[in-house]
Order: sequence, then structure tokens, then C-alpha cells
Amino acid sequence: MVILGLTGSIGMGKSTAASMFRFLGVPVHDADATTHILMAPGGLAFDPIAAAFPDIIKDGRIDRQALGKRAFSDPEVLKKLEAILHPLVRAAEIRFLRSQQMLGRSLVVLDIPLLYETGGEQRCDAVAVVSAPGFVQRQRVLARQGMTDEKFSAILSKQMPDIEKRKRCDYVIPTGLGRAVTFQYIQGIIDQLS
Ligand SMILES: CC(C)(COP(=O)(O)OP(=O)(O)OC[C@H]1O[C@@H](n2cnc3c(N)ncnc32)[C@H](O)[C@@H]1O)[C@@H](O)C(=O)NCCC(=O)NCCS
Ligand SMILES: Nc1ncnc2c1ncn2[C@@H]1O[C@H](COP(=O)(O)OP(=O)(O)OP(=O)(O)O)[C@@H](O)[C@H]1O
Repeated sequence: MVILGLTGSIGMGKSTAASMFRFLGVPVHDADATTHILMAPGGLAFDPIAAAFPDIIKDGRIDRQALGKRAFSDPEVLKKLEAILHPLVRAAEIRFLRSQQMLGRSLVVLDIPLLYETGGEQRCDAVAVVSAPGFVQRQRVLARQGMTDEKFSAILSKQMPDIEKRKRCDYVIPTGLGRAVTFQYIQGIIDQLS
């Protein structure tokens, strides 16, 4: 079974690319979606996060926006949060890989926003990076509700620069030239790896 890592900086189009892989029949493990499940009430990360940051619980739920504001402006908070979440995400990923192996899949995708930042490429046979020009990325991200220039800069500074990711990866998937182009690239990658 070939493991393809899918990554890219904020707003570069990981989720959109992941949907295209799924549409084309390739199972995808979404690390970000896993963190959402883990942090929801009853999720494995809820109690440890609530204990570490009691003030970010609102109406019995983790206020992601409030936690994000703190985490992206205070490295210690982000470190603590990552220390709770990352091992749990990794365990979920291992379960996903085992089940897909048992199903006899030839290709699976691990969608990991911080793949290079956490050394995740070592668990992948190949890595694809979604990329668009910086001004497109900026436009996309600033259009999101609750996003500010400062938050965008703070998040960017915690991620490996796009140019560095593109240098290291096996495939660059363009996402700034329209969805049809992205889809074509993804089809090509699947044909090559399956
Ligand atoms: C801090 C949190 C609660 C903020 O949630 P919020 O819904 O406001 O933002 P969202 O999750 O959509 O993230 C916004 C952007 O920041 C990026 N980002 C998220 N966590 C990190 C991180 N630890 N380091 C760098 N960038 C990050 C995301 O890839 C995304 O591009 C959330 O991002 C989180 O739990 N982060 C820690 C877990 C993590 O490392 N996730 C990413 C890999 S699995
Ligand atoms: N291939 C594409 N062609 C055109 N627009 C795209 C493409 N991919 C993504 N977009 C647009 O860019 C925006 C961000 O896309 P997406 O949510 O997939 O990014 P992401 O990398 O998952 O973001 P984040 O890292 O912040 O979670 C969306 O508005 C989406 O419609």
C-alpha cells in the first residue's frame, strides 16, 4: 500500500484536494478533522484541554476561536495544545492505516497540515503539496470570518514556508489555476502511484 502525504500551508487548498482524492476513490485520513472530533464534547482530548485551559470552555464546548487566539499568540499555549492532540491524532492515523491495509487498498492519502513541521514525511512513500501564489492564499484566508492580518501572519510564521515545502515534495498540486487543473494533476498522481 502506497502512503501519499498531502500537505500545504494555510488556505492553499488541502481540504479541496482531499475531496478530489476521495471522489476518485482514494481513502483519505484528515488530521485536522480528527482534531475536531477529539476536541468535541466527549472526545478524548476534551477533558485534558478543559483542564489545561479552563477559561476557553463556553456552554460546555471548547471555544476554538478563543483557543486559537491564545495559541497563535503564545507559543507555550500552542505547545501544550499540540502535546495533547498530536499523539491522539497519530493513534487515529495508525488505526486508519491498519484498516485500509486490511481492505487491500493500493493507495491512501494522509492529509496532514503540519506534515513537514512534524517530520511526517518519514511515514509517507511520497508527498504532494498544494500550492497557489501568495496573493491568492492571502485573499482566500482573509475572506474567512474571524480572520485578521495579525492572525494570518502569526499562523504563517508557525508553518514551513510554501517555497520550502515545494522544494522538498515529490508532487506540487497547483490550486490557483482553477479546480479543473487541480483535478487533472490529482488524477495524474493517482495514475502514477496506484
Ligand atoms: C488552535 C485551534 C484550536 C484553532 O482553531 P480554529 O478553528 O480557530 O483554526 P483552524 O483549526 O481552522 O486552523 C487555522 C489554520 O491554522 C493552522 N494550524 C492549526 N494548528 C496549527 C499549529 N499547531 N501550527 C501551525 N499552524 C496550525 C491550520 O492548518 C489552519 O491553516 C486549532 O487550530 C488547533 O487545535 N490546533 C492545534 C492542533 C494542530 O496542530 N492541528 C493541525 C495539525 S493536525
Ligand atoms: N483547486 C482550487 N481551485 C480553486 N479554488 C480553490 C482550490 N482549492 C481551494 N480553493 C479555494 O480556496 C479556499 C481554501 O481552500 P481549502 O479550505 O481547501 O484550504 P485548506 O488548505 O484546507 O485550508 P486550511 O489549511 O486553512 O484548513 C476555499 O475557498 C476554496 O474554495
